[in-house]
Amino acid sequence: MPDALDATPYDALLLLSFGGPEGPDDVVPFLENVTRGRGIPKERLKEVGQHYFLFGGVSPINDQNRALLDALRKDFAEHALDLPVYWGNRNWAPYLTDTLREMVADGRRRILVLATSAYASYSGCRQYRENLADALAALEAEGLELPKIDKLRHYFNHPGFVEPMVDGVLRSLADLPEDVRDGAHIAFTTHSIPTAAADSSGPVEAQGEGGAYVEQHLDVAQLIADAVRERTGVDHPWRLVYQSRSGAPHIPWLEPDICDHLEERHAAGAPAMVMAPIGFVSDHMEVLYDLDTEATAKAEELGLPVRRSATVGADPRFAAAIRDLILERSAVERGQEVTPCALGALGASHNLCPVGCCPSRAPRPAAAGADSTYA
Ligand SMILES: CC1=C(CCC(=O)O)c2cc3nc(cc4[nH]c(cc5[nH]c(cc1n2)c(C)c5CCC(=O)O)c(CCC(=O)O)c4C)C(CCC(=O)O)=C3C
Ligand SMILES: [Fe+2]
Repeated sequence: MPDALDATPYDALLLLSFGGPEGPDDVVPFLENVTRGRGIPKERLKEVGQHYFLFGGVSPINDQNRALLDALRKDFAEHALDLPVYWGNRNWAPYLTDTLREMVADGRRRILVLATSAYASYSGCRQYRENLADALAALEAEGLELPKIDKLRHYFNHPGFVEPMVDGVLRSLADLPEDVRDGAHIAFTTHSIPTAAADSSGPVEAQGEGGAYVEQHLDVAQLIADAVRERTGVDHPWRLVYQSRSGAPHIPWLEPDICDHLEERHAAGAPAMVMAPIGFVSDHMEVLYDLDTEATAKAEELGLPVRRSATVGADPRFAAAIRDLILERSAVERGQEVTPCALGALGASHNLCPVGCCPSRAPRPAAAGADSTYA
């Protein structure tokens, strides 16, 4: 057995995710949870409901999180890291508040959170911190003693997140017909967000045109494109594009959309495309519908060969990266010097979201940051 690893002062890891429906009856209540107070047009909701019904009302995201939990527990056991792992969601069972209540009942006092979003943005970071504050408020109202909660830093540029995606792009290229393979263009995709949310993403000093959200995605795209060139000897043209736009049409969101981009690249003479969904941690509904169904149909209509590359999912390298991030953060909390592991031009992200990081339109309490209303 290896020497036991030390995650002191932490006594538990909490996987915090989006949640998704697990059957047709769940779809409407799930969408109501997601969109409560978020001003999404009714038409868009009907349409998104159809995406879920097309797959029997089941989002793959929950099973993917179960697989990630298994991978984390296996990795921790193999490396003698004695840290229990829990799971709670923003929008579907197991709900965050219920999980946190269970953790308190189990005596957990110092909780480290792993959110299934690798980048800075309101939706991917602060909104989860608001969910944590809401859950703490609920437990406080029940008279429970509150645990202290910290959130792991953004892992977009950790090698355990980037390398599985490099392999995915290489596999997609290899899967294209040989005569179009070397000429293929790569479309790195992520969730579109309102441009105002992008511009204010990340710490104050990163805010401005596109903010940390766009900057971080461009860093990852460049890393993958460089690694692919090193491994294949071919320089594939690439661009960061967007998918899954919602919201009212008059509000500007990040563009171009993947479908428009496929059309534009086809017209410009690209012989094939690889779509690499670097914005997502698993092949959930945004990937299955927006890329594998909608964008793939668009490419077929154009006669453009296209492949969609894999997200990290439960890749053992990703589980190992999370272990590495836990050990790094625990050491920091114990006052030790650490060299954080990160690829790319931006360096390791902050451990504690500073005041003003990814602000929300209507300020609300948030936990696990410098402006946390909780200890
Ligand atoms: C940045 C980002 C991520 C990536 C980071 C992260 O992973 O957190 C993400 C992930 C996800 N988004 C998901 C689903 C949905 N997102 C919606 C709506 C929205 N997403 C937004 C942003 C993001 N979303 C935004 C700005 C909105 C507009 C409304 C609002 O400001 O809140 C809606 C409402 C209908 C619609 O309009 O599409 C749904 C159903 C699922 C689950 C998929 C499954 O079930 O497998 C996942 C993983
Ligand atoms: Fe979303």
